[in-house]
Amino acid sequence: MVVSVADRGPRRTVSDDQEHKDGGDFVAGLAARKAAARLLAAVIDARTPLDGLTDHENGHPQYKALDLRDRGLVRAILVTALRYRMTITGLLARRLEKPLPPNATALSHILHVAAAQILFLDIPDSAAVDLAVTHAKSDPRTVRFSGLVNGVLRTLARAKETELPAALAATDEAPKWFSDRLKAAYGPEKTRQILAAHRLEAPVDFSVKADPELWAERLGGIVLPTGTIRVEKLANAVTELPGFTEGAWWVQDAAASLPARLFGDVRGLRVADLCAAPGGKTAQLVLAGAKVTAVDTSKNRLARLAQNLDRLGLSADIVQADLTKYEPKELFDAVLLDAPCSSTGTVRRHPDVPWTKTAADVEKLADLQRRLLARAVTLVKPGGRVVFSNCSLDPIEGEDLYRAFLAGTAEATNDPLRQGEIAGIDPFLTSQGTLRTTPADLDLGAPKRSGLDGFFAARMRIAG
Ligand SMILES: C[S@@+](CC[C@H](N)C(=O)[O-])C[C@H]1O[C@@H](n2cnc3c(N)ncnc32)[C@H](O)[C@@H]1O
Repeated sequence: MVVSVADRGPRRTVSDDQEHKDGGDFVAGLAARKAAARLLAAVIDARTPLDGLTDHENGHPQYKALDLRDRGLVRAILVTALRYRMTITGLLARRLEKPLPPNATALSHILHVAAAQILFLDIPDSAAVDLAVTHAKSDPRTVRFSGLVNGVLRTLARAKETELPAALAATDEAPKWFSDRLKAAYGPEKTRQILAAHRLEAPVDFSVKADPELWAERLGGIVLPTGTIRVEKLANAVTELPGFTEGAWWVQDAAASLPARLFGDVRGLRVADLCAAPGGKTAQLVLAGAKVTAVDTSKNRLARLAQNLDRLGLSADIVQADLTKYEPKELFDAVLLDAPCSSTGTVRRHPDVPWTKTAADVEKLADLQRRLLARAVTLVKPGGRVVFSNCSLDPIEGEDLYRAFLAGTAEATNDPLRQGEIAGIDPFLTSQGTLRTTPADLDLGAPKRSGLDGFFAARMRIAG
């Protein structure tokens, strides 16, 4: 199984990389590997989300110092190293006489960065090994292990054809806390399917302003029963695709497009999109004819929301506020709360999530969501509707939270979603009348084309 890194631009050669200066010597590709190991340390040791580290404006300085092709390479290495972390750990462990001491993290990250390239990326083994050895020699924490790095990685490269299939089969790649939570919620078989889906890169979904059939053809995709366009693998960067500049569509997982549709007809209604940034659901609500107030606490994320709406030629009132303190002048006809959550439904796109979050984080985020939901229901007129959603797979943040919330409030009642009410969502409706999707859902015949982000959504009616 080899993952192409060709989308980062033309394959570079050693001479291409002469611009990188490290420790006084020019070493091709070393800066990218050092950045990859540094960022892997931030993810694994400091539990920092990968998206923030690799943000082109606010990311890690070592990442931002790289050119665009090297940034693409670093992301490819990291996504792969995290997606297959357990397989890589197992194969490295076989080659070590004894486990690395817990404080040998720098060495461990160098080995993982190189192993991801050797096992899964189309990078010559010799380049991956040599760069790892040079890297180890350049760091006082690892210099004395450079021989070990060389030996371990060379034998790994030689044995990969024979050992990799069994090593992949021996693990589900999930840290124990995560597979335990999934098994408790979904049972062993569905958990197996979800974790198998997490090993694959997600297809790319687009919400379109109009004419899905036309845009499916132009983008080389298919139209899903929900109206979203799905492209299995992009040939170009999103910004280079037809329709980007004129704002004909935006990237949004098919499951993420469902919550905003649960209101039905919103034409002329005043709708608050609480926790709105970067604005995928705001765009849907505006397009559907609502007068939208987009609220979010994050200035940076609201700037992205404004940029996104601008490109799409859509407008909304944008308010930077902490929802717990937000006091609108007037109550809204409807409110969408797409709450901050553990994001365990997005592991296909964000394989760092199981490594940066813990079971305790899930509980904490559920608590925050409970408070935000309690606030959200107070912002709606009597008889109005609230949709609560998040991209977690965990019932603690979804089904359980919602059931307990309804039991503890007289202000809102469940407004169950009905079969046949909204195009394409019937397979995902629960007996409670809520919506649940997982990466194991939406089988389109080929695993790489199938799946949805994990989402929970529910609709409430405010007492009249
Ligand atoms: C899941 S994301 C929202 C995604 C967005 N609805 C979309 O579809 O593009 C959650 C958002 O909640 C925001 N947030 C977190 N805590 C908040 C709070 N107390 N008040 C308002 N927004 C908050 C975060 O900044 C983040 O943008």
